[in-house]
Amino acid sequence: MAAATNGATNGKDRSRSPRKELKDPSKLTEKDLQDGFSAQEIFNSNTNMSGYTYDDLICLPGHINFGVHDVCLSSRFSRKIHLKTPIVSSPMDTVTESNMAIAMALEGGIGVIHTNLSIEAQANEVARVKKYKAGFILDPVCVPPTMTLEQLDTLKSKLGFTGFPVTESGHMGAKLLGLVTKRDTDFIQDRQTRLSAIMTPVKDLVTAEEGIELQTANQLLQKSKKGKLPILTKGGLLVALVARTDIKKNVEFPNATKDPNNKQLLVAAAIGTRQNDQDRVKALVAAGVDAVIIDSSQGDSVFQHQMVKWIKTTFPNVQVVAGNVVTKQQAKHLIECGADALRVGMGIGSICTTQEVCACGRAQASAVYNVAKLAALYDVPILADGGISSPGHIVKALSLGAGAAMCGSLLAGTSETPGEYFYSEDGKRLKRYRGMGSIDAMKKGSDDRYFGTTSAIKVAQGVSGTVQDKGSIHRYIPYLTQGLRHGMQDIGAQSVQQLQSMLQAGQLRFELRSAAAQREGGVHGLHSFERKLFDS
Ligand SMILES: NC(=O)C1=CN([C@@H]2O[C@H](COP(=O)(O)OP(=O)(O)OC[C@H]3O[C@@H](n4cnc5c(N)ncnc54)[C@H](O)[C@@H]3O)[C@@H](O)[C@H]2O)C=CC1
Ligand SMILES: O=c1[nH]c(=O)c2[nH+]cn([C@@H]3O[C@H](COP(=O)(O)O)[C@@H](O)[C@H]3O)c2[nH]1
Ligand SMILES: [K+]
Repeated sequence: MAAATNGATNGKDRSRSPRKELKDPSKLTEKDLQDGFSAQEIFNSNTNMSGYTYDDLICLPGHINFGVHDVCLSSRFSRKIHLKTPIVSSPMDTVTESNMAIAMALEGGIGVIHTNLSIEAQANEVARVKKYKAGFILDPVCVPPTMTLEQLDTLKSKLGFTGFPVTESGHMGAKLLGLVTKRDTDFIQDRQTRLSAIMTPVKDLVTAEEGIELQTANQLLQKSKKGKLPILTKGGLLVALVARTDIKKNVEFPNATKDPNNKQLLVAAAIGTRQNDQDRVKALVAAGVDAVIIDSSQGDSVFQHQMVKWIKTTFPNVQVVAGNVVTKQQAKHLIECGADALRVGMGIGSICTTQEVCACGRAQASAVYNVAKLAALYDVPILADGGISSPGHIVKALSLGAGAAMCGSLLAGTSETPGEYFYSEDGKRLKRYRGMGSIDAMKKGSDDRYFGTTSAIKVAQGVSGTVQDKGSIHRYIPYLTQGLRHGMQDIGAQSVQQLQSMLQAGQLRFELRSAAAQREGGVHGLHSFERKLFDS
């Protein structure tokens, strides 16, 4: 009754506060139109006591005035190393050895050779990347003249290719005696015949001398109609092979991460902080390594401080990536020791159990934003390491200030990673992927970094698992970078540099996502679906 009286007396609803007058839309300012929050507001709010992950956040779209192909992904890995693709493969023994590092560098990223290898073997992996020349097979499988056809048959079925150089010792780098191909071997009945009896001898082969350009080598192959062109030193030692079947594959890699002076691919390698790691650094530098990454879950230790200073004094031209860190304090200490980049992430990787076992770490979006902000004051780039499972996570890492994203699980399962494929019971093609702090990895090589050989208990900080086949890096990285370009276009940033200027100016806008918002952002409400990542 009272309400009716109210309404009847003056015709106004007094239960509501008077409405604000709507602004004239032509008078709306930039600020009126700003939705969401800046990264500063989200991560440095006084009331917020939580750390955020990539999935807690969403980037709000901006204005697009350029095409997706106009997005420039160039960024920095370290003070002096620039990448055209801001993706780095993790130093893990199921992710990066030379094949992976070569493929990553060709695609414009960089690979970090893991340190679960002897010093000699790790330096050798680095040397393989530095010696790589597109189109030249630098370590062809060779056979000795004493091998029987039966033995060759076994080798052929294992490796899947059919032509082999025959060298005096059966190894690469020795005197070339001839070639055996399908044509030499197919119709011989007696499989005990030795290769020396049936090979095409070197005098009947077309060969070329060391130093030949790929284009000339390809022309020679085409003219001679031969399948293989051995490249020899003046003394007749085999140094490389060019295969006819590869001619079609010798595509250009316009984004390749190369030394502009000698055109060699760039490569990084991981080390620890033990005394013998100084010998490791010396061997890696002798092999031509461009950057050394100090591999530790907690980088702010006296051991690492000493190591950074020692490397920067002894080898000032080698880039040093220190870490891992997740706080500004840790970052400041390492930058002041001379670090050229920082690796950010603790316990957030797909295979990591550090946060559970050691109670230490930080949610990754908070770690990346805060460390990147501090490091930017010193002009030091950071690598957002771990926890990346989609191109969208890379967009977020860069949006929070990272120079590049370091990925383990995302790249595991590609054909360039170490290890063989195998099939699960339900027919899925898989490869192994494991943490470097898992019992398996520690058993393989990193025992001494933990407790020395005298320790009775090894505490695992990682697990060992499997991932599905993802095909070749040469198809997978273009998928990731195209996803990245679409994300940056949606945000309205045409380059990584612009994205990060927008971040610093508070123009990049974010919102936190509730649990329901995260569900809504994923696939939902379907009976079943199939996720196909790309079509090409
Ligand atoms: N990013 C992450 O969240 C994590 C990564 N990992 C990975 O696992 C592997 C091993 O990492 P960490 O266990 O942190 O290796 P680490 O070598 O830094 O540490 C192992 C143990 O050795 C000690 N230590 C190192 N140098 C020493 C020296 N000179 N003298 C005496 N003690 C010394 C350390 O204090 C620590 O107790 C790395 O590949 C790392 O990337 C492991 C856990 C977490
Ligand atoms: O807690 C950990 N225990 C481990 O055993 C381990 N192994 C690797 N890493 C770190 O995880 C990163 C790769 O993570 P993603 O698979 O998520 O890309 C890597 O780049 C590392 O930083 C470990 N962390
Ligand atoms: K984890």
